[in-house]
Formats: sequence, structure tokens, C-alpha cells
Amino acid sequence: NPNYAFNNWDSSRLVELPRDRLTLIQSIGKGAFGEVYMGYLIFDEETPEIAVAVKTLSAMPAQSSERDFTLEAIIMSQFDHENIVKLIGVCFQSNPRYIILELLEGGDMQTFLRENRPKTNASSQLTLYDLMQLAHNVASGCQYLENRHFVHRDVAARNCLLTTKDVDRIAKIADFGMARDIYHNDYYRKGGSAVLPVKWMPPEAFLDGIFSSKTDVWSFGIVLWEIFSLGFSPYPGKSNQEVMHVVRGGIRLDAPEHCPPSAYSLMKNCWDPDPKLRPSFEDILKSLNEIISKNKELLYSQITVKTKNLHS
Ligand SMILES: CN1CCN(c2ccc(C(=O)Nc3n[nH]c4c3C=[N+](C(=O)[C@H](O)c3ccccc3)C4)cc2)CC1
Repeated sequence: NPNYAFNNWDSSRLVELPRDRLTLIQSIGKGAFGEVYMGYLIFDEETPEIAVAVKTLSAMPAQSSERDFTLEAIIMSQFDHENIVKLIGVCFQSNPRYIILELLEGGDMQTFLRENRPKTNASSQLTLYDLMQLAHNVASGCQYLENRHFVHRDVAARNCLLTTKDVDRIAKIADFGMARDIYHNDYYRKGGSAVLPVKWMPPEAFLDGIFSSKTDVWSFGIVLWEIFSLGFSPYPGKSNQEVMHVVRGGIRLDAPEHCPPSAYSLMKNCWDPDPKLRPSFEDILKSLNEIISKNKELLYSQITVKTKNLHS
């Protein structure tokens, strides 16, 4: 497992920030270990304070969640890429422990996509170009991880955040919980398919526990499908067991409505049963750039919903 090659587990390399430089303003969500807050960090007298996201460890953490919390910070401290949420520092020397991260104000990508579905008889304010940009952002972050032989294991729209909901939005990969968890309990064996994101996983992963960057490629194909379906859940109405059965049999998701054919064929390539035949993230970025450059004008068209003739 390439992630085992990951060696510096010492948390001493984490930047410990003085707690009195931090002001928590409001809760913006619930993490696995506790709340996530929006707050301000005062760097020094000259520099204006910066807005941050603060992940907290609940008051009475189990021993394991304390270790996992630290591990999440260590993992994120290794990365430096514009499409991966940055770690700013930690407050680990006193309780409650904090992980201080770059603040992304647009919220998660899945919610954003669902909020931007066209209303009947109106068009979505999102264009195909907007959607291709989100795809390009996620693929760039994934390519960075691929180059570092780091397997994320849970690439999904729900785990991506947006800097803003506005047109200059940038998507970033933000949750490394699954990659972290495999260091202790091998979820593939331990939890069965209950805790695994089966609908985002390729057959060799959910059948044999084999993970590689080609696992993340398959998941990225599902994220592409989530993006072009504006936040639908994949395989609607199917249980994990049913999905494992049909996917193993060669069934794949249909093209979302309005999805450019070239984007759908890219998804299908990501879902090749043979991991070796799936594109790398390098290939994926080339394909995305081609689709964007070839369809510039098309991509600017608004996504309209076909008004269903209710009396047909
Ligand atoms: C009207 N809307 C209501 C919702 N609103 C929000 C809702 C949530 C957020 C938010 O969580 N922002 C975050 N910035 N940085 C990190 C965040 C979370 N992190 C984490 O590490 C979290 O664990 C995480 C990771 C991935 C996905 C979600 C949460 C790091 C921002 C705005 C915008 C305006």
C-alpha cells in the first residue's frame, strides 16, 4: 500500500500556534471528532488577522480518536497545492485540541451542486464551463496526490469544498479521513461494506481491498458524474450490495442529462474494470483541457431543464 511508504509520523513537525491568537466565531459544521468552527487567527501585530476553519476534538476523545486527529493533521501538513485544503497549524499542547485550516466559505461541492439545479422553466445559473472548471480543480488536486503516491480513498463531491459560491470559485479536496483510517483499522476487512464508500469504489477495491491511484481515478469518474448530474447520488435507490453486484457485472451509471458526450466517455474510461487501462490523472487533465478548449462556446450555454409537459 503506497501510503505505508509515508514515513514521518512525528507530530513534532506540526506548527503549534498560540491559542490566544485564535478567536472562534461560529460553528460551520460537524466533523467526525467534533465541531468545525469559523474563526480568526492573529499572526502578528503587523499582519491583519486571517479567517480560518478550526476542527476541534470533542472534550472526551477516545484514545484512538486522539491519535487519528493527530494523524489527520500530519497527513495534511505534507501537502502544498492550490486544490488541497491547507493546514495552517495546530493547538495540540493544551485542550481542547485544534486543527487550524484554510477557510473555504463556499461550503461542500455536493451541497453547492444541489443548490444550483435549474428550477422548472428556468435555467441554472451554472454553465457547463463552470462544471468543467470544478472537475479540473478536483483532477488537479488528485494529480498532485498521484504524483506523491498518496491514495486518498474517498474522492467524492461531499469531501470537496469551494472557496466561494461565486463564479471565481475554486474546488479543493478537504477530507482525508478515509486515508487516515486505514493506518489502524483496515476498514475493508473490519467494517465490511457498511462504512466503505462503495458507490465511489472500483471492483478490485470493494472485492479484494486493492487500492492504488487508479482507485482514486474511478472515484473521480463518479465525481464527474456527480458534477454533471448537479449533485445526484449515484445508483439511486440501490443498496451497496446491489451496486457491488451490478458494477461487478459490468453495469455503469448512465450519462447525466446535458452531459457532453466527451465528458461521459471520460467517465467510462475511469470506470474500466482493469485498473491498468484507466487513465492517469495526467491523462484526465489532458482530456478535460481538450473538452474545455474544443467546446468553449457550447460550455458557456446555460443548463436548461426540459420543461416536462405535464399533460403529455
Ligand atoms: C449558506 N451556506 C451554508 C454553508 N456554508 C459553509 C459550510 C461549511 C463550510 C466549511 O466547512 N468550510 C471549511 N473551510 N475549511 C474547512 C472547512 C471544513 N473543513 C473540514 O475539514 C471539514 O471536515 C469538511 C471537509 C470536507 C467537507 C465538509 C467539511 C475544513 C463553509 C461554509 C456556506 C454558506
